[in-house]
This record gives sequence, structure tokens and C-alpha cells, in this order.
Amino acid sequence: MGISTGQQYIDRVNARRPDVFIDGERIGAGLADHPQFAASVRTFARLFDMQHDSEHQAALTFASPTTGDLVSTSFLVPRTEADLVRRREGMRVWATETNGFLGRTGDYMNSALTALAAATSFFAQADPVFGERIAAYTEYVRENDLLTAHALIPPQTNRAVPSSEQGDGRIAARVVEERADGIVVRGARMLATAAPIADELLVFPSTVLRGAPQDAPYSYAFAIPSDAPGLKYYCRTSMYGGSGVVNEPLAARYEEVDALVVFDDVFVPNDRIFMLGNPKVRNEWYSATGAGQLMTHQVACRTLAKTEFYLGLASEIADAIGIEQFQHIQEDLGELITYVEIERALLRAAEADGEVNADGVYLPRWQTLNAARNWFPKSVSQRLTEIIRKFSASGLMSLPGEQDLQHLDARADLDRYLQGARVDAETRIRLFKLALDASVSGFAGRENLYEYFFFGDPVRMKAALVSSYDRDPARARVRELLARGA
Ligand SMILES: Cc1cc2nc3c(=O)[nH]c(=O)nc-3n(C[C@H](O)[C@H](O)[C@H](O)COP(=O)(O)OP(=O)(O)OC[C@H]3O[C@@H](n4cnc5c(N)ncnc54)[C@H](O)[C@@H]3O)c2cc1C
Repeated sequence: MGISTGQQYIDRVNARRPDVFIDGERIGAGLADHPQFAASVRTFARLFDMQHDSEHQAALTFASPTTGDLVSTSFLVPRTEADLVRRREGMRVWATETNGFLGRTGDYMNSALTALAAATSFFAQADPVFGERIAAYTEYVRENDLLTAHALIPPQTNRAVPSSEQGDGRIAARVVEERADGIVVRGARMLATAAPIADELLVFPSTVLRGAPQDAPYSYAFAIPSDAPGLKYYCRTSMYGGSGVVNEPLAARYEEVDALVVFDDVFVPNDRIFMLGNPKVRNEWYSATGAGQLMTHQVACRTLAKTEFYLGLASEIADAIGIEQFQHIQEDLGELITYVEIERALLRAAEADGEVNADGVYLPRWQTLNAARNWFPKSVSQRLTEIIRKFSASGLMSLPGEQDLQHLDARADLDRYLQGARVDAETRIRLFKLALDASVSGFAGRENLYEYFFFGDPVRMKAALVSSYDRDPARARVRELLARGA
């Protein structure tokens, strides 16, 4: 079958029966038409359609190795640097279309699946059958062009103790029964973005939490359809207020729902279980399989597109209200340019310095990507919004609604008093509404939080960076200098 159209994706969303709670309503079907989900579904549908667009098809697709049908480039197993570049070209198209605001485009988890499906030696440590299952599952997702969401971390009840000790061990999702044909899972996972409108939910290990031997019931990796019986989603209130693309230009397009996921005795058949028990092997799920590398490569493409967007937005604002000549404004514009160029350089360096692993997969250089994923959340992402607020100042609040512009009694005042240095009032209002949605609105606040915690807790990620980085050569040079004679 190969690549889906947007309509096929919408039909799938409407055909499913997920158990979804939002704002006091329990929705059992028809999510694509529901006001809380319709906008995000439309955006994802547009991404599916782009795969059929002659302008983008060469970048977004390749011929399936099993059927010859066109499938997403995010499933291309990189064997050479050129393959990695090809993957990046595909990811760049979607990241540019969504300006980096949509974190759950299909290529993110497709990248993880691609690496896991090729990680034969990793799965051989536990049981090769897990490797065979995830390869078959990845082929299923690839050939049917399914959208996957993921849930990785246990609820935040008490971070001072492991999952096995939270609420008598009855809070975090755990295996409560092992049957001949599969497992039964009960409990919760903290958050899954876009899960109610995805086709499949991947319930994989956390990127930062490490399992100890007593965590065996909490140690697993599996996939289920997003409307599997017993699965429930408790969604947060939407960040999109429903007032249209002029008033909420980003939220109206890129709001992704986030949801607490509850497993009420969910049955997972054997062919969808990719790891069971074995916390030690599970701890290396991302690092020893290449999944961490391919996922981070996708994220680095996305965050580059986002940083470029903020550079464009800051430049438009500076020009619109005549502040570009001030030195501190130029300093910030220079900072944004530097971010864009460093991010681009990190991506290229990771690709160029990649290596072929034991399974013959050419992976981007981890140390470079690890630096990128530690650097962006704390140093770059928070500055993007801060710079827009600083440039825009009260312009972010002096913003009448779209309807006021149409009011005959108001129009003359608004045209006069809200014009910019080089733009008319209507253009300026639209630009500043975009700035508001990019820096101050609920949508912007959620994006800030998202980027900060995207890969996990930045504090523990930094600790992992330090412990995994080979500092010996640098330390040896210091010792050598100290030992030198005159
Ligand atoms: C908008 C958004 C979307 C998300 N989407 C998804 C998704 O689709 N799928 C998914 O699986 N996850 C998702 N997440 C969750 C994300 O992975 C987590 O936010 C991240 O891993 C941090 O975990 P936490 O939120 O539970 O924070 P916690 O671990 O509870 O941390 C809270 C605070 O306590 C500190 N802390 C806690 N424990 C320790 C410790 N042992 N050592 C030092 N400091 C500690 C942290 O530094 C932090 O400051 C999303 C998060 C956000 C904000």
C-alpha cells in the first residue's frame, strides 16, 4: 500500500474508537471532526498529502525494500552518509512546513522504529524473537504509513522512589499478568502527545529513567493500536481557543494534544511485545540500538527549522516597528543567526563524522548530536521566545481582535494608531498576533515547556552527557603540561 493520503489518515482517525476524555466530555469516535482535534488532524493530513505532491515526493519517499511501493524516507535504513543526508532532506520538508512547532510528525518515531528494526545484535542479547517482532512491526507501520505516538514515563506521583514503590507499586503501568498469548498491562503513563489522533501507541522505556532488578514488571516495550480496549486518554484543555488563524496563527495549526494514558487491563499480544523484563538490556534501548541517534537527527532538523522561523519573525518585527538599528536588537539578531548556523553545522558534522555500527547501519556521530540535544533545550529554545517578547514589548498587548478591524467605527483609529514604520495596521496586527502566539500565549508557554523537556529532564541528560563523554584525552593534555619541564 505505501504512503497514505490525508483523507485516508482522516478516515482512519474517524474509524477508530479511542476512549478520550477532554473538558468533561467523553468522546468515543469521530475525533477528526471534533472541534478540539479537527485542527491538528488537518495539519497531520496535510503532511500525509505532501508525500503525494510532485514538488516534495522525491524527498519524502523512497521505494519500499519489500513491496516497491513508495514509503516514507524516515524508514530508509542509512547505510552511508548519503542515506543520512537523504533522510534529512525528507525531514526538512515537514519541519519547514510546520516551522518546527509540531514535535510529533511521523518521522520522529519512525526514526526510532527504523533503528530498532535494524538492531539485530542488540536484541540478540535478550531474545532474538524481540528483534524479529519489532522488524515485522516496523514493516507494518511503514507499509501502512501509520502515525505513531509514544508514552515513555511513569506518572509524577513521587520522584523520590522508583516506580515499584509509587503508591504500593500500583500507579505506573506494569505487567499484571503474563499469558501464553501475551501480557496484561495496568496503571498509567504520564503523557503521550498526539496519541488520541495517532494510529498506534508505542509504550517504550524512558530515555532517562533507569530500571533496577525490582523494576522487572515495569520493564517492557510494546505497541498497541491507539484505541486498544482498556486504553484511556485524559487530555489537557486545548491550547487552541478556536478563534481562527489570524488570532491564533500557531495554535490553530500546530496545537498537539497531550494526554495522560491509563491502561485498564490492556491486553498486548505477543507479536507486539518487543522487550519484557530484563531491565539491564532495556536501559540500553536507545543508546545501543541507534534509536537515540536517528531520533535526535530528526529533532535537530526540526529545531533548526524552528530557529530559522524565529530568526525570520524577529527580523520582521524589528523592521515593522523600526528598531533594527539599535545595537542590542542587532546583538539579539546576531545571536539568532549564530544559533541557526551552529545548529546547521552540528547536523552536518554529525552526518559527516558518522560511523557504521555492528549491524551495518550508518549512524550520525552521537557525541555531536548529544551536545546538540543538551544545548538546544536550555540555551536556545528559551531564548527564542524571550527575544520575541523583548522586541515586541507592549505591541504584544495592544492587539485588537480580528473583528474589530472590520468594525466601521473602529477601523480609522486602528489604521492610524496601529500602523508600523513600514507596514500598515492590518499587517502589523497580524504580525504581532503571530509574535504573541510564538512567545506569550498558552500555546507558546507549552512550546517552551515542550522544548525544555523534549528529550527528558535536562539535568539528568547533562549528567548522562558528562558520564558518557570521553574526557581522558583532554585531561591527559593538562597532565602533560603540568609534567613538562621548563
Ligand atoms: C509538552 C510536553 C509534551 C510531552 N510529550 C511526551 C510524549 O509524547 N511522550 C512521552 O513519553 N513523554 C512526553 N513528555 C514528557 C517528558 O518526557 C518529560 O517531561 C521529561 O522526561 C521529564 O520528566 P517529568 O516531566 O516527569 O519531570 P520530573 O522527572 O518529574 O522532574 C520534575 C523536576 O524534578 C527534578 N527531578 C526529578 N527527579 C530527579 C532526579 N532523579 N534527579 C535530579 N532531578 C530530578 C527534575 O530536574 C525537574 O526539575 C512531554 C512533556 C511535555 C512538557
